[in-house]
Amino acid sequence: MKKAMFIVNPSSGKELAGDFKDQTIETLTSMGYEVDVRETEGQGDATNFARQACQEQYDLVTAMGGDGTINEAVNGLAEQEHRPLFSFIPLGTVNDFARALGIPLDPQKAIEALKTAQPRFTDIAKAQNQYFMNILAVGQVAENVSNVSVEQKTKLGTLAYLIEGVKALTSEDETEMTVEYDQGKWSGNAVIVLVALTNSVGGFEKLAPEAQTDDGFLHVFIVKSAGLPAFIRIASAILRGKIEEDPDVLVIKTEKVRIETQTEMTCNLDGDEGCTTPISVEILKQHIEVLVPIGDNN
Ligand SMILES: Nc1ncnc2c1ncn2[C@@H]1O[C@H](COP(=O)(O)OP(=O)(O)OP(=O)(O)O)[C@@H](O)[C@H]1O
Repeated sequence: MKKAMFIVNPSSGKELAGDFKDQTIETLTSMGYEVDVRETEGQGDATNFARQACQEQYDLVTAMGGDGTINEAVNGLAEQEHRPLFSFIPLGTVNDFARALGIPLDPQKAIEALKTAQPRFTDIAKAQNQYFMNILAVGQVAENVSNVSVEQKTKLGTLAYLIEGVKALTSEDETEMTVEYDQGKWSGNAVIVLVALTNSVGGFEKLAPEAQTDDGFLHVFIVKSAGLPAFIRIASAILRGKIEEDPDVLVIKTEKVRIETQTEMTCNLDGDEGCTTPISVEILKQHIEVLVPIGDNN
């Protein structure tokens, strides 16, 4: 019988995990898996469970939680030789990875969709010794977003990130940075540098419309200017899916990137606090095989 490890974060997404646990177990069982349930108790548990599933030759790892839990599980899979098929039920505030892969944001529908889902290889990226699937951000905005409290996130959802983002982008808080990529090097003052793998960043699906989860590239955005007028213009370009047309935004497609800042900064990695600068990032092409609903063309 095929073996599935089902990793659940009981605290994710307004503590909804309990409601969907049994439904997921039933679904995985109906798909022919013997299901082993692991509940996380704190940071690092999802990584350890996923790593154990690789070492014990499981066939599938299913994670249920927010982007933080999904990221932790992927970190457990990333370095192992045997990487089981991966699937997840999004229960977070933002759920960027689910948006990018066309996985329903409604947990019940996401569980239902598992029955007919198909495996698809997707890229992940490595920054220092941490892995991510979605976004790495460096700059004052990124540090502020890392500091959004759990209460704010639960109460305001995506809006909490947006408020912090707007506050930082309009504060004219620039950082002196150097960004080295495959074809060149950029130095100057930037508000934020984003390294995206998917088209969905912070819940906005139009930031990197071109990015595909399996295209083998990092999509780097250097936002050079700050202040309210620039912010309004850039925000409107993002909403039109045309950020690359803004004169203050540099868009780069690369397989590797190195970001240095004049003073040490902590990056934001898939929504949570990550490593500190200088940071080297590389793409790992089609590294994880994820179950995604059929009919999705991302
Ligand atoms: N049993 C638990 N109780 C409290 N916190 C937990 C538990 N298990 C894991 N965690 C913590 O939950 C964090 C991950 O939460 P996650 O991001 O998945 O949910 P979320 O915050 O609701 O979603 P989002 O990041 O999309 O807002 C991890 O940092 C981990 O330390």
